[in-house]
Amino acid sequence: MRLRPERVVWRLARPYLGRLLGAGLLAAGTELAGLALLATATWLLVSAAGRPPLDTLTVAIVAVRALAISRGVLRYTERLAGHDAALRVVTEVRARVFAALAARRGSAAQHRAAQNSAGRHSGDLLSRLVSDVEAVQDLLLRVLVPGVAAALVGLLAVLGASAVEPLAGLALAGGLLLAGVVLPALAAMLTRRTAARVAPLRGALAGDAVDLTSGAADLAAFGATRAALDRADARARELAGLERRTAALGWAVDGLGILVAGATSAAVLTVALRAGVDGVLVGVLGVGTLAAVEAALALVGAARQWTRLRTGLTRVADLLTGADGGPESPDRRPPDAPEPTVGIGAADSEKVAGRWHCRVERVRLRYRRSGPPALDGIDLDLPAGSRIAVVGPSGAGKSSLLGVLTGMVRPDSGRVTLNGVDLADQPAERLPRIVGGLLAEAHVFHASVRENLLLGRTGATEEELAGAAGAAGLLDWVRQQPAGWDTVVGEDGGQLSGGQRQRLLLARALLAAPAGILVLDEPTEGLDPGAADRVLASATAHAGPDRTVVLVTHRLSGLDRYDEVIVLDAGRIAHRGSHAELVEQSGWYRDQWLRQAGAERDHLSVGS
Ligand SMILES: Nc1ncnc2c1ncn2[C@@H]1O[C@H](COP(=O)(O)OP(=O)(O)OP(=O)(O)O)[C@@H](O)[C@H]1O
Repeated sequence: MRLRPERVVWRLARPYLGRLLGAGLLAAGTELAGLALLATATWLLVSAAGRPPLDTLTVAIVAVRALAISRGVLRYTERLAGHDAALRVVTEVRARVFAALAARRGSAAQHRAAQNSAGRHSGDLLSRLVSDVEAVQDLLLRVLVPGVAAALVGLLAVLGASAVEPLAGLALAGGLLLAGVVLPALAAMLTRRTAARVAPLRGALAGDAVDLTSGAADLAAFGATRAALDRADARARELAGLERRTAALGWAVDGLGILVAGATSAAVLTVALRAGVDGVLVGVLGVGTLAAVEAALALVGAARQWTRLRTGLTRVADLLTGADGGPESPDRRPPDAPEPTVGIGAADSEKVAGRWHCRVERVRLRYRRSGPPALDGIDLDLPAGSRIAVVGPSGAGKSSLLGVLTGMVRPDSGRVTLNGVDLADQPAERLPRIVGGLLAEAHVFHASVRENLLLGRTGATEEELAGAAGAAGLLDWVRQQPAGWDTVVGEDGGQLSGGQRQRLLLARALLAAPAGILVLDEPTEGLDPGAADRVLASATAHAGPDRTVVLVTHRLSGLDRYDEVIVLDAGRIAHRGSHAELVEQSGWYRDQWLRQAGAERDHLSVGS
């Protein structure tokens, strides 16, 4: 059964009710001291003109001092008592929340499925719960205690005013009802309405920011940057508009509050004057009314706070009462979970047809003027449909070469031509259709599998989607997921294993495969040797006969199917030839090949 979150907090707070009530009374005392201070000071100012007896004046002056001091002391003790009570309740809630979480650790698989569907990390879940528990503290200190204080002050102020003139008490009661009930209800309604839209928008915008920065290279590679920026812009504009409207409505409610205070004071004064109340007392009534309504207006802020806290409170209450059904069921997405951020309509429509002959001519690249060259005079000839593997030790320049080939990195000298035309002269939006693929440090977007795959080709059919996922070895996993293609993969694929993440990236590159040259930077990284061989073979086959494939890899198995293997070392081509030729020559390739073959034999013998 689902209980209202406030009832759950109430039950937990019951043992500390005495302390909370004490804090409420102290808060009321503070407000009353403030009210009495104003009333006494007003009396003093107004009656001083009539030269009252000195002892009366002295009493009033002492009262003003005493009230001013007691107001500060009361405020201090109220804060101490309130925090003491609230922190005791929070300690209790926190212990119970962690106990409830610990009790659920058993169903790890379920958790994973739930997290997949909800699009959250367990770390997110935990940090969110920590702040949710703090909502309990805010509920007690910023809603309950001021609420008790405002009710008490209001009641006593009405009684006081009624004692002077019953009709003035009635006018004050009316004003207090408006300030302490109607306006807070209005503020809560407006806050609820906008909070429901602002929270998911803010979450989605944060996702956009991560994707636009971490995924900048991928967006550029797939020609989707403009579309992604436009989406983020539109979202930011919507959020700004919404926040502007919320702020304007908030000011309007606050303005109404001031209007109510003034109108109530005017009404009380009119009634008192008509009833012939003594002039000094009329002044005291007027100022006292302003102070009492102001205390009631504190409830407008409390109502806003309460509305904002409700989502967190509901989560805590659901966890404690088990109303969330344990780890969330797969089809539930939290109301404020960011919307998937991809679906970025890249310009996939323009297909660049034809066969592309690529040449790399005397390319040199240096990242820092004083540093060593990353590429040092590279020459390559890549006829359409050729299969080239680039290998070499770490830092040899392999990824830099792919960067130059895809136009991401501009060489210091030399050039890359595509069918004889300098790559630099290709229109930026056309280049990704000719050359591209899987680059190093590719970004997985916080979106569904489908949206991640469609990044480079929004118009792909289900068969094409399945074809690319199949070639990357991802299809079986997708079919096993309860949400299938709509499974959300988390921030940068945080809810995928390393292998699944890599297969997803490869599938995306294959689906968006450009017409001319498909570059694959370590496509099988993180896969076990058997899977790596299968995936590499199917991915290469998927490219078809007309497309050139340039593969960067540390793993040398399977390169016998490649036309040429380029061995880079310190930015230069150290060796080149077929796999068979290179294993015959002494050098890095042969050593590496023997080492890897030996390691795999050992691996197999240990495994068998
Ligand atoms: N953005 C960069 N800024 C400065 N230096 C860079 C940058 N990228 C690469 N380098 C340097 O250029 C050289 C070649 O790097 P590159 O990443 O191309 O090598 P790699 O063969 O792909 O290495 P690995 O196999 O480790 O990925 C390295 O010395 C590297 O430190």
